[in-house]
Amino acid sequence: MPKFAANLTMMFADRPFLERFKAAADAGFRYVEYLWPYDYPAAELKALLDKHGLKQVLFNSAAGDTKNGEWGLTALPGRESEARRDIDQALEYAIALECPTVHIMAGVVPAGADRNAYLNTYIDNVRYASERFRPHGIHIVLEALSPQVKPNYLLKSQYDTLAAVEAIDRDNVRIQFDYYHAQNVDGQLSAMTKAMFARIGHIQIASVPDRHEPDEGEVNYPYIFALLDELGYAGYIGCEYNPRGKTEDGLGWLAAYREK
Ligand SMILES: O=C(O)C(=O)[C@@H](O)CO
Ligand SMILES: [Mg+2]
Repeated sequence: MPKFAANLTMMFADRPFLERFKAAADAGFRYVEYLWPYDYPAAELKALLDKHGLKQVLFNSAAGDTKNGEWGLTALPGRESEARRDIDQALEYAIALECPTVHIMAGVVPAGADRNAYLNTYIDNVRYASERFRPHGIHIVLEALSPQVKPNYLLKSQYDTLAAVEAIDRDNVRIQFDYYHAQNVDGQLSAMTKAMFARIGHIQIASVPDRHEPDEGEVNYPYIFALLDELGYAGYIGCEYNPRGKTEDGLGWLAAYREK
């Protein structure tokens, strides 16, 4: 049975961030994820999780100067000390939040820049993260982002992510397989799921093309969920979608999967 996590960056977004924890719990979720925790003290977030009986299952390393187009510093040559500072900060939060997995954001490769230099920087910095996270039993995931969402991101295809995970070659570094991006770029979702399954550490879902509830559009999610069950996926599935309207009104798709 899939373990669905509410993505509190996108879901319940009609209320202030700190109120979304209660909303998720009231809607029946037991797991949550969101992009970044750093605007709040970790202890305040942990208290909210505990109060509402929730487990945090994923968040991201810091993205850098997003207003100026940054989307992660980990792959940026010359920015290694900032990237490692962000990795250390992510680890502190993961320990405090008892979060099992962190997405280490790569970054954007400027037009005309040498992609290999960015990839090599990413590999070195993620290996640093892997060593720092290992004693705490915390996993790292890497995610491909489709060009319609983040043009020129270092990892575009699921095959880019697989190649990076293989090059990094650390047992606590895996793929964050987001079916929305995977369908936008690669297609053949069930074949990729099977081929990459051993390397998948976290999953996210949304409809394609509109990034809404997973009950519309070109991806047959009931089929994907059954396949993941069949393969024995034991991780979490983040509901990283923009609800069509009020989040609660769009949760009909979840009824068949509610944990008893
Ligand atoms: O955009 C996505 O997809 C994500 O999972 C974000 O956390 C990273 O951009
Ligand atoms: Mg995603």
